Amino acid sequence: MELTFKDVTLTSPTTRLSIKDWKIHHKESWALFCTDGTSISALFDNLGKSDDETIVEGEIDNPYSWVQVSLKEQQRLLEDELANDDTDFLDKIDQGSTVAELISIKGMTSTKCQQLLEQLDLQHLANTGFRALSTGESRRVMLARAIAFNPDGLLLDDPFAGLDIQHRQSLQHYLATLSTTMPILCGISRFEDMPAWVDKIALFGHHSLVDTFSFDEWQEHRVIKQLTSQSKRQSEKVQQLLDKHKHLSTDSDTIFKIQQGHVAYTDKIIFTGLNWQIDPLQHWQIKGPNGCGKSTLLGLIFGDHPQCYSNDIVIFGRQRGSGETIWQIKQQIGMVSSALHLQYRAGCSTLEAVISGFYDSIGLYRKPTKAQIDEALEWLEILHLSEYRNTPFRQLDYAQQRLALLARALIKHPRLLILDEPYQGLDYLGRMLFKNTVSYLVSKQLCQVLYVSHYDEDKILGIDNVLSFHFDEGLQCYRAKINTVA
Ligand SMILES: Nc1ncnc2c1ncn2[C@@H]1O[C@H](COP(=O)(O)OP(=O)(O)OP(=O)(O)O)[C@@H](O)[C@H]1O
Repeated sequence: MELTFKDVTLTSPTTRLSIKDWKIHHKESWALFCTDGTSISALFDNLGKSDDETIVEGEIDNPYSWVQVSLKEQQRLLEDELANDDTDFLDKIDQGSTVAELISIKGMTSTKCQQLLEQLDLQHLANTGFRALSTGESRRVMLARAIAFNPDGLLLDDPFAGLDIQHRQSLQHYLATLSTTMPILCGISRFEDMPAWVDKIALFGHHSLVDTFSFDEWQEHRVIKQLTSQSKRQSEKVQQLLDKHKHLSTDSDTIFKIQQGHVAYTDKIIFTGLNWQIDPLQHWQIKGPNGCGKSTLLGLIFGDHPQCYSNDIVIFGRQRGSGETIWQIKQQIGMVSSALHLQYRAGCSTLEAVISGFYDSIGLYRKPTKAQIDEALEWLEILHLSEYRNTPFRQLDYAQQRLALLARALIKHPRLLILDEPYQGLDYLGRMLFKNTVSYLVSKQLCQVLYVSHYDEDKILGIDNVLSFHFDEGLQCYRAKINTVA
């Protein structure tokens, strides 16, 4: 059996991909490396038969039944889960289908279900609702669910994004074994994630398949130089825009302070005894394994976590619960996170989504000023999204949405920029652009940055203060270690 492409062009409302000639031999596994905003989502949607909006020209001979694992599919599942939300009829918040329910596809034996839960380190979450899961936990559930469908082959779009180091390693081992039994096409955006178990590598750029390599040829990294100079040019434009509209904060209040911070749910404590503060001019990185409470802590700062009020918190110099509104807090914060991305389900245009950053709204419900529209248009131009200004935000490719959300976070020149695994779904150039932008904000002190990433290579010069969570066996929950630079 062979998957073949001959003179193929795939066109979706916001992406285009051409493949002149490509053969994937029986049980061969490939890594697909995308560079400059070229998206493989139309390819995966077509192979996985999960989209009818893509127009296909040319010949594709596809003898396999594939299942796709991608952030887009995760978004779709979340939407289905939200459509079935029964919170109004229950006396508690409906957290959605449990992990075990999502994996138990019709006809699956309970032994097979248990085996999958174990293989993907999900046993302890079997009865947790999908909407309560952390980013890394949800990604592992999506993979387990895909395997549960018993497909001929797997389409994985950036499967390592959002996983901590340990889970990335165990997933590499797991996929290495799986690749001996079925073909896997694996979208990769980082050199360090390049799996050693793939047979070949396909390089995509300029909206087409550019070249293919054996694993050894790829090791020479011949594309990296070209990519670096391209990303530098785009980053310089972003820096000019930031300079043009910059506001330097002169506020001397403590940004955030928590004393004896504690977050718990009915069946477990997440973290306890957290004493931490963010002083003016400080930038922080938050580290720790999947599920340790990083996003939860950011939720306490941003003000949308229900346990904000049971904690002793000072935010922007004011005691939480002393009459401030959540909007007063949000006004000073720019946020990019997977949770916000998933929540951004408004039916507005891309331009409106960027402008909504001025109002901290999901969608745009006020008439923007001309200056606001002009600044948003400048952002769209730099991010190569101008042609989609009137396209519904939800129709953009996932990576395009992520870049638009970065512009949304920065457009109001927040005092605090919270980045919770901000690179998820971005390709190499998108990530470099994002990273260079954050480095620039930090070096010029244009705002304070609070940053979560599982990758050492994402480290940004100038973000030297670190809060890291470690599991405390005695207390059976996480505790934080704080390291500040003098
Ligand atoms: N309502 C809830 N009930 C039970 N557990 C919950 C609930 N909401 C969140 N959790 C759990 O809290 C833990 C912390 O979640 P959080 O999203 O903060 O983790 P994280 O450190 O950001 O992880 P990741 O690296 O995967 O993004 C997770 O194990 C999650 O399953």
